[in-house]
Amino acid sequence: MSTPLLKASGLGRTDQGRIRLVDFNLCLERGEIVGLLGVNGAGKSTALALLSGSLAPSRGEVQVLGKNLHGSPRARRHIGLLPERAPLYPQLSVQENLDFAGRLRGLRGKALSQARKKVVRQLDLGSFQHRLCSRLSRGMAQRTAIAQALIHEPEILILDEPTAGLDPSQAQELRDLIGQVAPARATLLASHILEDMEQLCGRVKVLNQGRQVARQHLDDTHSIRVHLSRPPAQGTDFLLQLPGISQAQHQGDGWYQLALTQPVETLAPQLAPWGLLALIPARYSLQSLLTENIS
Ligand SMILES: Nc1ncnc2c1ncn2[C@@H]1O[C@H](COP(=O)(O)OP(=O)(O)OP(=O)(O)O)[C@@H](O)[C@H]1O
Repeated sequence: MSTPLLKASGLGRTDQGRIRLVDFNLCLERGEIVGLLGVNGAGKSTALALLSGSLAPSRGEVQVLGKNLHGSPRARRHIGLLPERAPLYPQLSVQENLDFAGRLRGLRGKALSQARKKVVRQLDLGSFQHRLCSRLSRGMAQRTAIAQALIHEPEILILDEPTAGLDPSQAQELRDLIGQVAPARATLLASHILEDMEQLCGRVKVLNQGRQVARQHLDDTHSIRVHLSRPPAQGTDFLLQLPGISQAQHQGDGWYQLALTQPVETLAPQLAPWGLLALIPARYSLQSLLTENIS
């Protein structure tokens, strides 16, 4: 198996006896977008600060491309961070802010102008690049801040609440742009906005009071709905006894929603004797995951 781009093991942070995060584990591969979901104070920002190297852990370790993040300053070069508050200088233009971020990352001269042009194109900032940041809408400011995080072409992109405070159309535009830059790298996204998770993330981890309380694959290959004409029993135990089904929910009239841990092809023959009428991909409901795990 290849080395994950980002790996956290047993990560924790305690301040003045107060737990901010405990025993957090994560493995992030290229092309993946993983979501951290939780209410205010759940520990999302603490997790991102530890994973980006801006906060030292009290326990555990973060590895970036196999190197310990906190023991190797070079490992931080592989990370691009959008913090909760966009780090823009209001009296500088978009272009000047991008150049400043690029210089901090060691870019100079032609390499810097090429890198800036690339992120301006990627984040669709062309018509705004000479505008002062104090005059940007919140959506444009967030785009500029993501461009700053990407200017050195990091392998890992970490985004803290990227769509918070945006109106619905600005939030959608930003999600579309994040979706376009994500395939080349590994992305970690913290948010309490379910649409961010549902549209962008392949899987999510739910945090509550500093602990991971649930995790869930969201992509279609891991969640399906099946329609059975002859279920052998009431309830869902008969389904949970099959290998490869981790969760089952009866939705009425012979319809069941299933969470899978192995490919669907192996499941269909096992359901056939119970009168399998339909088997369709389904997005997992995050709302029910939250309701079940956060009181
Ligand atoms: N600098 C700090 N020192 C001590 N405790 C802190 C500090 N920052 C946050 N905390 C506490 O750590 C816990 C987790 O906070 P964190 O900001 O990581 O949560 P969050 O999920 O990002 O919430 P929000 O969405 O409100 O930012 C909370 O109880 C918070 O009060």
